[in-house]
Amino acid sequence: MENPLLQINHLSTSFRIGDQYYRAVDDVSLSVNKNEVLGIVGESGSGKSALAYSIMRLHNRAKIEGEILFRGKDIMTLKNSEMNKLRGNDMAMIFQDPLTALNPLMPVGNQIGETLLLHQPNISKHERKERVLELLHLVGIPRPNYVYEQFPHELSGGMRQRIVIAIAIANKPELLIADEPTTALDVTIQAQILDLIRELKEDMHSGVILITHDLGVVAEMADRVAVMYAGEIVEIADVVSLFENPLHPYTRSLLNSVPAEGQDRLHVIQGIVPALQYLPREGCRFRERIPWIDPSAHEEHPELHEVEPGHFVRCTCFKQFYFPDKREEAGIYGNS
Ligand SMILES: Nc1ncnc2c1ncn2[C@@H]1O[C@H](COP(=O)(O)OP(=O)(O)OP(=O)(O)O)[C@@H](O)[C@H]1O
Repeated sequence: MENPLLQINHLSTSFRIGDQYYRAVDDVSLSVNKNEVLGIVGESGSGKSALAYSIMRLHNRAKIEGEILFRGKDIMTLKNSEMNKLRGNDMAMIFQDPLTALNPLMPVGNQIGETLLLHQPNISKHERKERVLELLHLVGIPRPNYVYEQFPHELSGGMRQRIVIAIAIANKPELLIADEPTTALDVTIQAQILDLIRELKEDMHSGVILITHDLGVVAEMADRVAVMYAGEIVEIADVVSLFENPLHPYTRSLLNSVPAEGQDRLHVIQGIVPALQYLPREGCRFRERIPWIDPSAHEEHPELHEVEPGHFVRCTCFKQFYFPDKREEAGIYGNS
């Protein structure tokens, strides 16, 4: 079989808090193929962005361990200058917050032009401007000639996000990482941006990692989905299996948080992902959020188990998991 575009093996990313390092990404392995969208979902604090920044090697002070093979080559061993050549060219990222991703002092047209220049130093000034205008048009910016000269603060949030996307796709990256690309946008613009990402995948056969809170977006866009909790992948499967047969209690709870038509009450597991320094590191990390499940249901060292081809779930607790009924729930959470 052909090598995947991206293969991550046992990746861990640790941040220093006080005098200790804590793993925000803990022994993650996954792959992304060409022409594939891998969705990554999970609550705030589950390690999605830390994973994305690690793949791009954009963490300055974090400790990163493991292998990141891009087209078969371990980019962890590349010099910074080699990594700079890859970034923005073969692999690019759409950041969550367009304001921090853009230079406030430079007209947006020049910022897109700079990305082109960096990786295609031989194109003429005229060609470059033409290509920038084409990109502005492609990301749905009206009056590209006018916007070309504008500064980021003169544009709306949606327009800025489109500029960030134009920069990311300027050099037709083989791997695109989109970290919550549409969270701040209204529904119509969101749909247009997702269409753009889909076109990029279809036209250029790029591999895409799409990080999002929005399960609707995942259902629509992703080919496969990885669910992250407390730095670990707890379930990974193709999108149909994940939505039709979610197994891990966390995945089931996430899916329940999306109201379905005609449903009057949703079972959602309460609580949040604990802060990094308080994450449980032994046994099943989710066990504290499902205290009604017998402790013997959990594995001592939870592994990812392949339950059907390509569908992996961590820990054995999913086998005994159920959502408590109202009476039992009142006993667990109180009558609030
Ligand atoms: N630079 C840092 N220094 C210390 N801790 C960090 C740093 N960056 C992230 N963390 C911590 O690592 C954990 C994972 O954070 P991360 O931003 O990856 O989560 P996330 O799933 O992307 O959340 P969100 O959806 O809110 O972006 C969190 O506990 C976060 O506080």
